[in-house]
Amino acid sequence: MSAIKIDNVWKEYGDQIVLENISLDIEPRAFVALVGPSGCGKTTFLRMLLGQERPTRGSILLDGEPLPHEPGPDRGVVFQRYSVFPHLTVLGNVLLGKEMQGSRLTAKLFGAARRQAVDEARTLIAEVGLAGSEDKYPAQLSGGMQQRLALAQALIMRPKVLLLDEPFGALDPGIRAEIHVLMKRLWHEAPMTVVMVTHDMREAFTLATRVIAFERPRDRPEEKERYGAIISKDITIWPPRRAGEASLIRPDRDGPVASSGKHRDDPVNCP
Ligand SMILES: Nc1ncnc2c1ncn2[C@@H]1O[C@H](COP(=O)(O)OP(=O)(O)OP(=O)(O)O)[C@@H](O)[C@H]1O
Repeated sequence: MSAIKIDNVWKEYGDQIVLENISLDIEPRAFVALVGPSGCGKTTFLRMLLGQERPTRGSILLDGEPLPHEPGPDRGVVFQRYSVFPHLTVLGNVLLGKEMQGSRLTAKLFGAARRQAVDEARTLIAEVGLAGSEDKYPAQLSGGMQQRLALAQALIMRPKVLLLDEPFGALDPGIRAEIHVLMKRLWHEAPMTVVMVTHDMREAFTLATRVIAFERPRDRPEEKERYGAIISKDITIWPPRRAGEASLIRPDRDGPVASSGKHRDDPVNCP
């Protein structure tokens, strides 16, 4: 399960109302894309789901339980940049979550626990198309490879919810199309709900099961601080996409996809 229930949530910073009375039920395994004009509160909303921010009023439930007030392993996150640690190798970055979970003090695993975590990390690294790059540092990877690494780093903790804040926004269109195929595959395979902020409508409609638009209906300068953004559109994609299932109507479009094992941003293509 990974259902999210957002109930009458308001977010204010001082006198500024950012989000106004947002209510939303997100079903388990949904892939929700959040779109809307710059500054309307998309990232703020995502940070509340992550536990980095608390609603001023209202509640957020994950599987019926109040969301913890701090980030936890049940919620993974990938940002547009800086999700991975530059001083750790690819393997080190993917292992980090497990190591922190094993020992918050030393962030180290030993013996069988370490071997198992390394095996799991290597499998995930291969799944995101980075096999062979385990010992490289992020600076030695292309932008697309770094985002693949960020996905692996988030997924090793098997999050119930994966939060994506414009994760592919800085990538070239060709690389972005390839990482979309990967993202779809990961969503089909891992039992998680995805919430993604994007400015790219094509990306929203390519990946999501549901597209939610935030908008501030009253946006005159004198009203700006007194009214927040609301949900102005809530669109379920048709034909429907369901995690783990091929679309009956457009099997070519959706459905679980096998990895080609080869990616445009593989190291061999990097100058
Ligand atoms: N920690 C904070 N303190 C005060 N104001 C904040 C804080 N975080 C966000 N805001 C304000 O909340 C509003 C919404 O910001 P947010 O980053 O959520 O918008 P966004 O829709 O994600 O924008 P963009 O699409 O440009 O990334 C902005 O006016 C911003 O200045």
